[in-house]
Amino acid sequence: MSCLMVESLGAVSFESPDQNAVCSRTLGDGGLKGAPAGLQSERRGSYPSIDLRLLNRELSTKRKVKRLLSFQRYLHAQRRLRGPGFQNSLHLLDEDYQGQAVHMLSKVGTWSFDIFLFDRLSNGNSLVTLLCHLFNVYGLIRHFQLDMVKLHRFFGMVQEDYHSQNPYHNAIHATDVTQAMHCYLQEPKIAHHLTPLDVFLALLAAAAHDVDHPGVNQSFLIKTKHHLASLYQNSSVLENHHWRSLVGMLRECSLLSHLPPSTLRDIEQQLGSLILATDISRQNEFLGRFKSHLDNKDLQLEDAGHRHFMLQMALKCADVCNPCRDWELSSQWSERVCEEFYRQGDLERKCHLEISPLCDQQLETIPVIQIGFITYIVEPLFEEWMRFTNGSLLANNMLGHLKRNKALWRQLLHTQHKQAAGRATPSRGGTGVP
Ligand SMILES: Nc1ncnc2c1ncn2[C@@H]1O[C@@H]2COP(=O)(O)O[C@H]2[C@H]1O
Repeated sequence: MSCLMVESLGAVSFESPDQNAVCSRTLGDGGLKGAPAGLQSERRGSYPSIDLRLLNRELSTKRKVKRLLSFQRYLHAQRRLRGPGFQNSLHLLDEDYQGQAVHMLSKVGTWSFDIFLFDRLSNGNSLVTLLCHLFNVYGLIRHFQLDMVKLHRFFGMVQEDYHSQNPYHNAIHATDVTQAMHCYLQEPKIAHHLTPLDVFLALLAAAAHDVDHPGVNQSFLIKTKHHLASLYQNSSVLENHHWRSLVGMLRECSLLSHLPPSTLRDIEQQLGSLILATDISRQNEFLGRFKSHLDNKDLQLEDAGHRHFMLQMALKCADVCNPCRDWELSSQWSERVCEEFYRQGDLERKCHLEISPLCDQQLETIPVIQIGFITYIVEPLFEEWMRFTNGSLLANNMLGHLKRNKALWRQLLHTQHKQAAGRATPSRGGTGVP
């Protein structure tokens, strides 16, 4: 489709100064305003200061960069400047691989969808590929009169602003959460109540809920006095940053600039409320509300407020659903998330900071972390989700995987204990003295 044709699909748009501001993506980063001149280009990246030093050194040699870059986009630019390498050689296979990725999309509503394979087949573009597909399938482009060029640019920005070097909080996680959200939107209990706006918000929030995640948690940002921590007053620091980054990207692309300002404000607020609900420290608050609605049987999905709450719960479930996937997928997520914890722990050790819970590789094993996470976070949430869906097929499937995976982690833990005990016991007859 030519650009002209694509442009003509969009509705007439108007530009207001504040929507149009390129620097709108700095919404979350006012804390750097007073920083010395050489520091200004890092204003979006939330990466810990230890890496920002590297960024500054490199940026001082790239005076021609026109737009302020996030940490992620800067790395991409670097890759392009380095010339063809292994990554680029994969483009030769684009058509073949893309064809298979498109084929996979016919099964995108199934719970066993292999997101890692999909990411490889789409050449690392799984988030953009999935979003384009879902926006089409749900008729959102037509409904909201979206400009395809702006939309594609926006999806690309979201995907690029995930840090590919994070083992867990990267664009594949965002794709995984978006795919899970798509599955939940198909739940019979929910599906026929949803408006196009609900679907639009749910997919966007899922896709961007961890955008520009630095690969360390809030407590790390607080103890290293990161500017984002002071900006958001140590409260839902990362979630606020994900939300404000998303709003910045929406404004920068002027994707929704043709909508009335009040609608736009409402969309931005609802996206915030959805993304902020993923703060895991608010788990009990949300679970308590969910339980009491279910006990009182008072959730009315015709009511917009109730639907919004249900979307918050759906996003929370999607965010932590990895232990509910088939073992082959689930165990990969477990390894990735623990690797990210351990990296933070190593960084803390190196900086002589107190090592955060779960982050000490010498103390915490993957099976122990997984059993704890399943028992205290995932099981209680998905048991309520099961109740909410009236025991749907999908909910049963997810809880089935969850129980099996927990049993497998227990088995692995048991094996590890036996091996450790074997190593600790001196061999019979040996004194251990040479
Ligand atoms: N498999 C897992 N094991 C342990 N923790 C997890 C797992 N999956 C998700 N999490 C945690 O759940 C949190 C959800 O919010 P965050 O994305 O901030 O960070 C996530 C991780 O800390």
